[in-house]
Amino acid sequence: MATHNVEDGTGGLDASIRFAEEQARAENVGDGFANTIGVLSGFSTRYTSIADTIALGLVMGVQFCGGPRIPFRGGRIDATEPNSPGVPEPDQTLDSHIASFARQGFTQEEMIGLVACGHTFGGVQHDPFPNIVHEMNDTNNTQSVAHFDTTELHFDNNIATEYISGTTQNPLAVGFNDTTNSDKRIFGSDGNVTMRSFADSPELFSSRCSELFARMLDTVPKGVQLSEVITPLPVKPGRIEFKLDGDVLQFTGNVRVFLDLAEKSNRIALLLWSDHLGATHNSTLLPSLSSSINYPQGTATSYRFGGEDASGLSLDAAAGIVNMQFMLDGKLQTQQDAGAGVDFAVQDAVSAKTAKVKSVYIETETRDDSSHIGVTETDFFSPDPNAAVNSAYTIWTLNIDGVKYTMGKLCPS
Ligand code: HEM
Repeated sequence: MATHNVEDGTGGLDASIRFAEEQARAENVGDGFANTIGVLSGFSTRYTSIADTIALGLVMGVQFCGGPRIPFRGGRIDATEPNSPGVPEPDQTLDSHIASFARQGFTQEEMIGLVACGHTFGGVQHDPFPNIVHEMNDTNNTQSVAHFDTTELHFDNNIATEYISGTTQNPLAVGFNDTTNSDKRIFGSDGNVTMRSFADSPELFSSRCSELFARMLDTVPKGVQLSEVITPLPVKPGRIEFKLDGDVLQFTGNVRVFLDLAEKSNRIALLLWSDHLGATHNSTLLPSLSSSINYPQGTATSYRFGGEDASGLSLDAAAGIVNMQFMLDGKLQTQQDAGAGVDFAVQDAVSAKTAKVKSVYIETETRDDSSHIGVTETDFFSPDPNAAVNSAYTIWTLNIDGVKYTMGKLCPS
């Protein structure tokens, strides 16, 4: 956000910080950005930008640390080159900080809020800021980090209560070097009105931070169209795979159920599916093949399809599968509102329409030096005419760089 200019619409949250040239600037000193990009960029895909991943990282991080829900929109586009400099530094004057936030589209009161919300976490490290934090020689704090408040891993209004009560140890408020006490200058710039309101009300602090964080994440370059607010699907299938074993189609995958319900150990989960011949089937999803993760919003339980022996569900290969739905404790769970009856389409063929497969292609994702994803396609024509023919599937095998890939296409009945 710090690189944004409301006048000309340049800069903003576009992952330009991933470029070494930007990280090398004095305003971005330290290893924090490289560490963050290193962790988050791996979650980006060809469909989701690194910038969206950074935004989602903040949304998840704040919530996991006990903070508020932050509305998330998608659609950020990764910059192809570094942005203009503009990250505020602690030795700058109050006037230059006010001007910097105004350039990014934020008022003075919003600046106070943003700095307080950000500095409820973490602190200042000695290595990049030796003129702010002394070496601590503490085996419990090997990086010599002076924290902004006493609960540096937790989202709470202690950044404000400790500042107002005069007990704060914030290195940017009561640091030994007054030139770099930027939090002191910023927090006090409205006579402490904003900070006092935060200290008086954890609820106000939380709701204000949610709004300000959302605006920070949505500060994007001109022309980028963000989506409506995105919320997690309550039910989401994944890792769907088919393997042909003689006349049997092994169907593996899982479904992640994310509900604001208290976890029930004896929940009955059912997978329902329809085949190409119009018949419907069901199979109980075994509790022994499920695992749960607790999120701030509730529990996400993932069920794997198939048997205890890691095999998949055995389907009749000639009938295949067209779509599936899931039922929990007798209630249909679908893509949108529970019970709305929208099922999940399943493609069980390499090529759905033509009887003869002329070519297949394999897509490979590659990342460039700045972690950006590109996609290359390799075409494979004319399947081997001597390949074994199954009654339900046409099968052929490819060898690419020594790795064997087996392809299959459902024959029309
Ligand atoms: C005038 C504005 C600001 C100044 C001068 C400033 C300065 C700093 C400095 C010097 C550090 C220490 C970095 C390090 O040791 O590597 C820091 C850390 C941090 N800042 Fe700010 N900051 C400002 C605004 C913000 C804003 C708006 C946010 C977010 C909304 C934010 C979030 C953070 C966080 C989370 C850390 C902790 C990083 C960690 O512990 O790894 N800051 N800030």
